[in-house]
Amino acid sequence: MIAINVENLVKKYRNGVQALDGISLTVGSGEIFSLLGQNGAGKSTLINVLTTYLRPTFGKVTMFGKDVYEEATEIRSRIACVAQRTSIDSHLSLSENMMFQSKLYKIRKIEAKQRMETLIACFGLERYLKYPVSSYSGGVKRRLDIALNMMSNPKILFLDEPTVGMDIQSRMAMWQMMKKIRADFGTTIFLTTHYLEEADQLSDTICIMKDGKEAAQGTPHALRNYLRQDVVEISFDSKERAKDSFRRITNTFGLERTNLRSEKIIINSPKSGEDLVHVSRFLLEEQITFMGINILQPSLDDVFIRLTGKQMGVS
Ligand SMILES: Nc1ncnc2c1ncn2[C@@H]1O[C@H](COP(=O)(O)OP(=O)(O)OP(=O)(O)O)[C@@H](O)[C@H]1O
Repeated sequence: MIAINVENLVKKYRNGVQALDGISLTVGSGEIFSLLGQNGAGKSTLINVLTTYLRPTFGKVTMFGKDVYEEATEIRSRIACVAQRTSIDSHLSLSENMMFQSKLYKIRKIEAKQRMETLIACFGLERYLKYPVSSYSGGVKRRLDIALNMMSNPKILFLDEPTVGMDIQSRMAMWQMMKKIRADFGTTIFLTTHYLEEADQLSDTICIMKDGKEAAQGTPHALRNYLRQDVVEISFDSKERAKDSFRRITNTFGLERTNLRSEKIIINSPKSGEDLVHVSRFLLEEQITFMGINILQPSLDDVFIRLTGKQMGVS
């Protein structure tokens, strides 16, 4: 099942900056999805648009099949977002914060207590229960904030750079927590990160974002292979024609290496020269009308190097 579907999303701020430039992506239900990109790639903007804080200039977002902006209230009740600045009240203890949160979500007291106990036990937070949240380190505070946001039992949890600035131990504790959330609650996790290693360790799917759009999306394994491959790109005159041709092309060339992106079909190809000939012949024989066919050499190596380089905040 698809949890989030983003189609051709554009966000232009009033100052003229186009932070999102037609990004499309798909997040499967129950997976950990990492959005990886350097400073200014548009990650926070995308999270703000997905969580309905910002309205897009153009494009469509559905969550569990529902239009996010038409059914914003319903969607808001099914998601939670832990932004870079913690939302937890530092003067209160974790249990006070959790009970307060449950009131906001109108959860009955008895259920709230049960939920709190489950979360505390699941994440091993017993020792952080009593004292004001301000008495703990930044890394612990962030984990408490996530536990707090799990009180409403969200179907999708958005985390904006959950481990930024943390030492390796805190980061590993956070990774552990995210894996537990997925395993024990089946929550879909959508996170943004600067750290390639983090995305690699945690994610079922990674989307590498560059200049407001996706540069590549796939499993960590597929992305590593993708780096060594060319791409055969077939352009069509409409999305509909691309969609129709996609079915016929995947029957012949396999689903694993074929992607549909708007009015284009992308075939990842270890032997792009040969594939170009095969695909062209197939299109002509099947009388499929297309606008053009090219071999592209994606500069993902460059993207990865930049992602792990100094500008990115080295892990
Ligand atoms: N409220 C705003 N008004 C105008 N421009 C903005 C606003 N917020 C972000 N931008 C611009 O949009 C672009 C994308 O910013 P965004 O914060 O989404 O990127 P990011 O990938 O999250 O970066 P970082 O990793 O530094 O947080 C940048 O050029 C930024 O300056």
